[in-house]
Formats: sequence, C-alpha cells, structure tokens
Amino acid sequence: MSDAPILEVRNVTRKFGGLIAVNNLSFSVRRNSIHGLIGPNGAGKTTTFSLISGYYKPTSGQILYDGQDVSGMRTSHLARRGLIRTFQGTTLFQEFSVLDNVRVGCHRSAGASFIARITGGDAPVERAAEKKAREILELFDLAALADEPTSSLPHGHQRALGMAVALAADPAVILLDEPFTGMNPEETRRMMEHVRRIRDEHDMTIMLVEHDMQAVMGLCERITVMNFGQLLMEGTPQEIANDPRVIEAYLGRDDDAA
Ligand SMILES: Nc1ncnc2c1ncn2[C@@H]1O[C@H](COP(=O)(O)OP(=O)(O)OP(=O)(O)O)[C@@H](O)[C@H]1O
Repeated sequence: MSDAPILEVRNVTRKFGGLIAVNNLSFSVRRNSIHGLIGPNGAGKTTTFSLISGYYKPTSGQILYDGQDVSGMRTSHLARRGLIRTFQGTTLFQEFSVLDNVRVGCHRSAGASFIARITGGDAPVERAAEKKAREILELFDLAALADEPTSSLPHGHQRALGMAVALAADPAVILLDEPFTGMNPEETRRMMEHVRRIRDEHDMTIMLVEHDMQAVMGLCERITVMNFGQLLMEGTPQEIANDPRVIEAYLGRDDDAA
C-alpha cells in the first residue's frame, strides 16, 4: 500500500466576501486512517469539508485526492471517484424502505441516472444490488429492519442507515459530518464500532468532523485542530488533549458547544 496521503489540503483559503472562513490551511490524511477535524464553533470545519467534497471551490490553494489535484471538481465527479460525504441532517428517502434506500445507493456506484436508481435496472443488476444492499445492512445491524419504512426508524438507526447508503457507493474515503450528533451514549458506541468496522473490513479512509470529544478521542488516530480558519495543530488524540493551545482555543471562548 502506498504511503502517500489519500487526501492533501495545500495552502487552501476560502473567502466569503470579506470573511476568511478557511485561511491558508494545510494538512493531510493518511490512507486507511480515521482522521478527525475539530475546533470551536466557526473554526471553519464545515467549510473545509465542503471544500474537500467539492461543494465549494477554494479561493486559493489545492486539494489533492489520491495524488491528483481535484480542487473545484464537482461533488458528483468526486463521488464517482470514491470520495463521499455524509451530512449532519439525514438525506434519506423517508418514504422508501430501509433496503430500498441502500439499493438506490448501490446504483449510484454504478453511475446510473437518478431515475434508473429509483426504478431499478435490468433483473440481474437489480438482484446484485439487492444482495449487496442486504450485506451492507447486515454490517450495520439493520438487516432485520430491511422492509420497514425509513421514517419509522429511530434517530440512531437513521444515522447508521445514512452511512450504509454512503458505503453502498463503494467509496475509498467517507467524510462524516458530525456522525454522533443527537445520539445517546449507546447509539454513539455502536456507531463508533460501525466506523471502525468499515475502515477495517473495507479498506477505507474515514474523516470526520465531530463535537463529541469522547468519540473523537476514542476513534481517531490523527486529529487536525482548526481555530479561526487556520490550522492550530495536528496530532494523536493524546497530543491534542494535552496541548495548551487546544485547551485555550476551547476554554478561551464562551460560545463553543464542544
Ligand atoms: N456560505 C457562507 N457564507 C458566508 N459565511 C460563511 C458561509 N459558510 C460559513 N461561513 C462563515 O465561515 C466561518 C466558518 O464557518 P464553518 O461553518 O466552516 O465553521 P465550523 O467550524 O464548521 O462551525 P460549527 O462547529 O459551528 O459548525 C464562520 O464565520 C461562518 O459564519
């Protein structure tokens, strides 16, 4: 396996009018790692995710994915190349069954049109998609709920299903946007297990933005800390937890929720 980073953010700046949301930011993400991006409210984490996943173009700087400059490449192109982002809010089809949501995700990996994804393709393709979807549901402990309407699922299961849909597209990298938000401790524990398992079993790289420090510290091997749009530091959970600059960044502000 190559030692080259799977993702590299190089001197990236993103301005919104006069506001500099991300300021000359550089960091890299190791292949097959679980990498956290943290920082107080307004630090620029979500904007950084949006830059990496193609929702925003950098004002300046470069983003490299698997060694290639993908700065400003469209989200759909990046997804087809294996870089997938999940959102804080759920983007599931609530009226579909649990299984159908994952089936739609399977078709996405084949580059099918939206209509083909909904209506399905020919029979063998459809059978393969269903088999794969059921295997993925198994992985997320959702197999028993396959035929339930998605709207009937509790929050923790909906978040797990969101990740199952992302996995259905065969990504190399998943960017998880606050995967533990609104979860109780048991749901968080299970979700952490899912994240570990998909990394281990699917040879995947996971990057996450998250305010739940216990989860971040327990899950991530490397953590990048941002403050005021800039890189504050990067290190192991232990290095981060003991660094006075990080403590100051969090404690020195009244408005942070982390
Ligand atoms: N589309 C936008 N237009 C204008 N300003 C924006 C936009 N998106 C973000 N910002 C600003 O950029 C800064 C960084 O915001 P961002 O959402 O990236 O921070 P964050 O670290 O994700 O915060 P939080 O933890 O609260 O989600 C903030 O000052 C925010 O108000």
